[in-house]
Amino acid sequence: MINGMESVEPDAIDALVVFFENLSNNSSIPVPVSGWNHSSDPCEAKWTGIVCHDENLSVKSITFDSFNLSGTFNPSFICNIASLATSIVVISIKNNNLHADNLELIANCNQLTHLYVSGNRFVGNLPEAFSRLNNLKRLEISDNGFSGDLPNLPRISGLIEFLAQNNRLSGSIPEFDFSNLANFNVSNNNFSGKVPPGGDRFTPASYTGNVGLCGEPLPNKCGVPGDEHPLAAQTSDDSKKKGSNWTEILMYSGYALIGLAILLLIMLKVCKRGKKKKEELVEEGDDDTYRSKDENTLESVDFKSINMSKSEVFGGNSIESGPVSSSLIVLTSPEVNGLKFEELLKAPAELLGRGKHGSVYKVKCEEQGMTLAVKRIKDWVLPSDEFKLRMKRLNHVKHPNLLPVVAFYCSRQEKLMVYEYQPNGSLFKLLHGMPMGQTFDWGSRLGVASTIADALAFMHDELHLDNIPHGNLKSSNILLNNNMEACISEYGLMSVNNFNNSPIANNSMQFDQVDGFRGDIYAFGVILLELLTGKMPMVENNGMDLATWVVSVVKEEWTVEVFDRALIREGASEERMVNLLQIAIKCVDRSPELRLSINQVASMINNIKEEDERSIDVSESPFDIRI
Ligand SMILES: Nc1ncnc2c1ncn2[C@@H]1O[C@H](COP(=O)(O)OP(=O)(O)OP(=O)(O)O)[C@@H](O)[C@H]1O
Repeated sequence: MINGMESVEPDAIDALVVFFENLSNNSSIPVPVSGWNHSSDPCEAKWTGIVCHDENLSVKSITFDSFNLSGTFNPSFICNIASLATSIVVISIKNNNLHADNLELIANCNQLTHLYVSGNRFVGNLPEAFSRLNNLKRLEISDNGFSGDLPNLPRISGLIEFLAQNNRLSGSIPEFDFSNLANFNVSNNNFSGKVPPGGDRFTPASYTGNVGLCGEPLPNKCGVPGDEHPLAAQTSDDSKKKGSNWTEILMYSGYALIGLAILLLIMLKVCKRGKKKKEELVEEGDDDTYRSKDENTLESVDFKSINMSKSEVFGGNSIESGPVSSSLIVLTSPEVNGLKFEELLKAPAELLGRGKHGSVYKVKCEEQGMTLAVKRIKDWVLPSDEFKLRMKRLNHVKHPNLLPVVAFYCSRQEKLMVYEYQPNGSLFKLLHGMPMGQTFDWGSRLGVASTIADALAFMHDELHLDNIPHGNLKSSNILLNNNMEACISEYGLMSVNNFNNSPIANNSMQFDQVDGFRGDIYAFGVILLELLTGKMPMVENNGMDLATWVVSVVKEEWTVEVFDRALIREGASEERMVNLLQIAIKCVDRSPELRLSINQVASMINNIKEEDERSIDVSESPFDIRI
């Protein structure tokens, strides 16, 4: 007992020691492990891998990720001891070489909110007992050898993450409440049948590698002869036999009829559209203005003015290969190597949006099997040579949360940037365009804030001497990649003159002596305010922009008023929200020199995040966290 607080009971200490002996199997553990003996207290002596609840010194989490452990994970040792079973909320043993024993007894640890066992050698069925872990929020079982049907995991109503890729799981995917899930991946298994309703909220990457799976978002439709994978028919045979053949024949004939009707309708529409387009062309003449039809090609909608000979391709030249001619687009990504400019112009293109500094098109390049986003920059005043030098410099600075430019085109008339298309949209969309009933939880918002701060800090460090800030940082330029991780896009596209005209410059007032880096800090502060308030940056609040409004409310000591109601409802820590708000306010200070540096910002946010992770509240209702 210390300071009048309970310490861990002796039987729990004994159980933990045996649990660890089984995990380690006397293997050589690269990192020194302290504690894990019968003579010390896990909380007082701070055993490696153990975090305790502050209030009563009981074990809260056990973490042994990447410890090269090659023994057995046997939850019975800890989950059969009441004091441990009721206190442990996190078990993380990712990336070891562990086998599992008595896995079903994990159900006794029913306070678990986070269970991470990915990257081990677990085999056999995932026990039905997992579905009784009704406080679970995040479950990661990927990269193991699990097989057979999944248990009834959808009954865990608070689950926000399920990662099970790279196993041998089979049967159908259970009907999860996908609107609750933030992360979901069952790729590279043996699942079959139809993706359940709502599953198309995730990209095909969450489902690929399951030969028997069909339906949205996968390209192969269910029940369409020749489209469904032959193995799908085979694997679903057993269950089909159980049903009545007649019902199925009727059902499929129904599908076929509906399909035929839809096909006819589409054909009718296409004919009409073709006719209309012809009429429009006659009316409009052949000018070079933008025609923002939804589905088109770059050549037809946007780039007729590009002055370039057809022999000028952009596959063979690398940015490293010395001086480039003014009209060449230079590729830097092996995936799109060989793509010709001509092909890019002819590929189906769709206007994604038009910003202050240009338009972005989604372009499908069938041959490369890639979807690209092409940005045409408007009114770029930086001379072409300088633009190329900048692209060359940017090409050398890589960060996992920075979306790289895969190609660019630069002539006197045109500047085009080519990126990989990110199917999960932008942070702006996530914050301000969520369907009703879905929210973006505090932990995820904090995660995005720290990811972006870290990436921006890295970029500022790398590019300070080159004087290349982002220059146009905003939530629509933060894109979510396939793993739903935030990535900064369009870094360094703005020239100083463009930057002077940008909303950031206008809002931050003090840009006569432009310091783009401090402008980025201001812009990042606005993103933090969007995350905290859920409000759009330029939406007027009593005639004020977001930063001015927040500062004025906080001055009146109505701080709580600014927070997004969804965060309050979720029960996010007010203390940590206020801490983040204080950082944001220091970022949007009107005097650039009073703003924090990005390194300070990143480390402060990371502290808040760590504190938040440490304080996973056992009593938190599973219904509270939603994304
Ligand atoms: N690589 C990409 N993948 C998917 N969507 C993208 C990509 N790049 C941009 N977008 C989306 O395209 C839309 C238009 O982008 P654009 O950059 O023109 O708009 P903006 O950021 O509001 O304006 P600007 O950058 O000109 O100030 C935005 O919704 C943006 O999120």
